[in-house]
Amino acid sequence: MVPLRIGVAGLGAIGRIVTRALADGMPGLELACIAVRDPGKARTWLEQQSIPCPIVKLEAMPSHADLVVECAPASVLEDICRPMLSARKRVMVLSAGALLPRPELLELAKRKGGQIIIPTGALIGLDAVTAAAQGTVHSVRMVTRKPPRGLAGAPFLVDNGISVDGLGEPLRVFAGSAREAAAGFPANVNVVAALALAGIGPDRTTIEIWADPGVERNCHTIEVDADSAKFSMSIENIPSENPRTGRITALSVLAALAKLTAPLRVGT
Ligand SMILES: NC(=O)C1=CN([C@@H]2O[C@H](COP(=O)(O)OP(=O)(O)OC[C@H]3O[C@@H](n4cnc5c(N)ncnc54)[C@H](O)[C@@H]3O)[C@@H](O)[C@H]2O)C=CC1
Ligand SMILES: O=C([O-])CC(=O)C(=O)O
Repeated sequence: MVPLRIGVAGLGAIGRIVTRALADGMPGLELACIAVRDPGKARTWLEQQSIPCPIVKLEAMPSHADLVVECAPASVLEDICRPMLSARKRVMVLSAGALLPRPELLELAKRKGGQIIIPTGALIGLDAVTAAAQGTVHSVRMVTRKPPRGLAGAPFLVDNGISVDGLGEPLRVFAGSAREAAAGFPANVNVVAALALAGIGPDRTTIEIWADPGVERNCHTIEVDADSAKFSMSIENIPSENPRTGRITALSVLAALAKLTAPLRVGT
């Protein structure tokens, strides 16, 4: 079988784990190329890790890879997706929040025959949400609690003069729709964008965001009410080297990649 060629865009907390695992070998998959902001730094890391892999520009990825894992800042999403989708290829998107204001990327995938894949990432239960969405979902509510350092610097906090420094007790910093949350917290709540796209969309999916000095983990609770089932789910994510990103996110990417070529697929 010809291996599926995988490119990695962004060599940060998620990208390095994914690159290491691909280089170690995943059945049916091959590490094909990497695109980064700082090629010198990436080259040093690849040499330290003894990983032979070409570093290419974002726009050159379609000629090297069949699928690119986007694990870069939200601001770069379009530069990664556009060339791949125009070439009828696939992109696994981690910066899911940046997809909400860019429906034209979904349109491009549809028109060209490419595909955008959003892994469950730092979340839980998107299998149940997508299944319920085949019927009627009445409501999807989410509550996120993060250590204040996992929210610091978010545009919504800066724009509204909300400080999360030295908090003595939990502070609800946001309540609103998934669409508003993704715009105000582009690097902090991609999870709610993924949830919205799995279920009832970014305007009907709601979220509260709490800066909580009493938690060490990124905690997400989801409540879904549908005509097929009512369910609630919680996950407590141990932060990675990037305090905004749970460690499980990179593992979710590996699981989603493995599913692409596996002889057995479990879950929706
Ligand atoms: N969907 C989900 O469940 C989750 C999504 N995320 C999102 O995934 C993305 C990656 O997260 P992390 O790895 O933690 O971020 P990170 O900040 O650790 O790494 C991002 C990397 O992208 C690189 N980069 C910047 N500009 C670039 C460019 N033009 N081309 C290629 N690379 C570039 C940066 O230098 C950095 O190394 C972020 O947007 C984050 O918000 C994070 C956690 C969960
Ligand atoms: O959604 C995100 O961007 C990150 C997140 O909440 C987590 O890792 O728990």
